[in-house]
Amino acid sequence: MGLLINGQWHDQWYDTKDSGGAFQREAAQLRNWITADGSAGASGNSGFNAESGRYHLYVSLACPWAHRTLIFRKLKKLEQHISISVVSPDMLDQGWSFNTDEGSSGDSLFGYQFMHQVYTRNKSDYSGRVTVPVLWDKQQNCIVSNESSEIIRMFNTGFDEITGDTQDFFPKEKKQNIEVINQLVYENINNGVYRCGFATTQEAYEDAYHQLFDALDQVDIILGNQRYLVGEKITEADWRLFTTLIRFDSVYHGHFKCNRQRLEDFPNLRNYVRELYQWPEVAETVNFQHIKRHYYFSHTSINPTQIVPVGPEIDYSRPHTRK
Ligand SMILES: N[C@@H](CCC(=O)N[C@@H](CS)C(=O)NCC(=O)O)C(=O)O
Repeated sequence: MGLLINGQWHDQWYDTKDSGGAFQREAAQLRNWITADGSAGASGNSGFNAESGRYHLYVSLACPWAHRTLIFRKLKKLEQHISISVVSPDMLDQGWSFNTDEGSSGDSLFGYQFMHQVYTRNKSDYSGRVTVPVLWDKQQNCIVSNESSEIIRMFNTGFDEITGDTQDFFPKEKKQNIEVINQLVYENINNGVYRCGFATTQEAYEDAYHQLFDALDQVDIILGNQRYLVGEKITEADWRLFTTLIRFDSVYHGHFKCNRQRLEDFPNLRNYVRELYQWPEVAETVNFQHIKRHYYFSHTSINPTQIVPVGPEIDYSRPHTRK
């Protein structure tokens, strides 16, 4: 675990000294957008036209943020148009690596050993955390984006003319409702589990814990009244929640001390997570081996023995009651 400072790798854990023990996630810095005609998106430069074979996605199968992009790549029929490299689940003193003995696919673009080399190829004096996912442009030889919430929106519509797939997970008429629910889910659930797990004071942990379970209670109630988070159709808000829920009982409940109850104990969420898991092809994007290994083996300040628990045994493919 570490970061780049002026292009040099430094092995260091998150610093929570200035925030009373609370974990604060650094904002992603690389924010260009792929668009159908190459015009500039909501931020960054123009010139990133949607083209088959031009872009490469670096992901971890363990990471909930990268998982969103894998789901959108799959659902939006982009697999044959956007290639990928998968990092090893072990994120140790050099950060994310491409060690094929440890479950990485290897870096199929450059043959690098470490993800930080991709960041310094993009900018030799880069300073910041080396996170996944990363979307790379093979033509301009640079990073398009390292922000998953924006990558999934590019995938949602940017390539529609190439794939012919026009499913829309961020429909115009629902934008506002989606943003409201995203905010609740991001702060308290997606990032909330990390705020529990990476807190370094009792108070910061307890704050995050209560916010997390209050928000889970809220979404459980919403899902008792309607099929999906913003109505009767699935949207990006559901996929953004799903990648945290599917990791909850295997990792966050134990490793991050999010243990008021298991996800399996919520009447609606337990069925909802199964429905999304069983969505055509989505189960192929879920890899529990990478998920468990990454968290329990990499976060040695939380789990110094690096022992990866054997359980829990949960069958996400058993029938759900959603209709
Ligand atoms: N805002 C980013 C966050 C990505 C992120 O934090 N990824 C984690 C993996 S789950 C990571 O790479 N962490 C490495 C680090 O913080 O040094 C996104 O959503 O794309």
